[in-house]
Amino acid sequence: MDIDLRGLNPAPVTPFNRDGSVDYKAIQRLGSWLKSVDGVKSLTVLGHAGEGTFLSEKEQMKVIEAFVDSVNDEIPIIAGITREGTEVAAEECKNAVQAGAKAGLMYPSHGWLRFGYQKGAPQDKYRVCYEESGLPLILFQYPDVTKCTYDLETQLEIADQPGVFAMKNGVRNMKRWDTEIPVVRAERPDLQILSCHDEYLLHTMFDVDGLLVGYGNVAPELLVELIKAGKNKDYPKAREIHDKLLPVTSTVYHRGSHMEGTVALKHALVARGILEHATVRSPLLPLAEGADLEIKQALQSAGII
Ligand SMILES: N[C@@H](CC=O)C(=O)O
Repeated sequence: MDIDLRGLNPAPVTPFNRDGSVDYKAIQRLGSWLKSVDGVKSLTVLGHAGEGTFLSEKEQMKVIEAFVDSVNDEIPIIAGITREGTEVAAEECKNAVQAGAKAGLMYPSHGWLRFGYQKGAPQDKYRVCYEESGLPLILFQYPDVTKCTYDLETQLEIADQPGVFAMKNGVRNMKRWDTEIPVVRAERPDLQILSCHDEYLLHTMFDVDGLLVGYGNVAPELLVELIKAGKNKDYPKAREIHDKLLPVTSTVYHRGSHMEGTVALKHALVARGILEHATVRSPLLPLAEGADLEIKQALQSAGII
């Protein structure tokens, strides 16, 4: 498997027209701009930032196709795979392949968030989806506070399966991060490890191959620098970039809920001149009045615009 995600992997938003339909022209602008940033290795569409579960199946496929076109199929488009049941998720993987995706980011089944999972069930879901579709898959590690976070044994077993080549880790428990990442590295040396701790990336930057983040929509240039600093084990440089980005991180990700981050990303893309407006789909709601200005000022203070 030769998909190289060792760098920045933004998870683009899905732009909408004011009437709520998908804005394919804006996808072209967003995808081609992100691809033009040196260090961007792939785009993960239909994730949380991409409001993927708010789209119909037909729209999901068209969005994948549109992002593939936007990058001239020159970097991989990765599709969020969010369906709950294994067979329907395998169908979703096949759709993604048909639409041109080169890999899938497989979400845990929604019910596991509340009830947990039976031992072996995540492994089975990854196995069947890959066997039936041939779509290479990324292990998605959810936060420790959820019941669908994967224990170390489950991570290692999923990572050992054919087709699984990378992990997007958002465990948000630094004790687990510091103790589990070295074991995963040692036991699965080929697995590409990506952080997605958008709201406090700094701690994780010295252990990863790259980032798979919604944040990549709005500050790709500085995040590429942050990845480089982390790989060089250059803490002062990484800290400097972190501090520069902090106003942006705060106005986008230190909000009442991580979901609001998606709306904030769209405002930031308006401020960067990529989107014309920040229309989202329900159940996302507009941010409070003035948020757009705060986000614009944060981007200015970071020297991004
Ligand atoms: N960065 C978030 C949202 C992305 O999917 C995460 O940690 O999962």
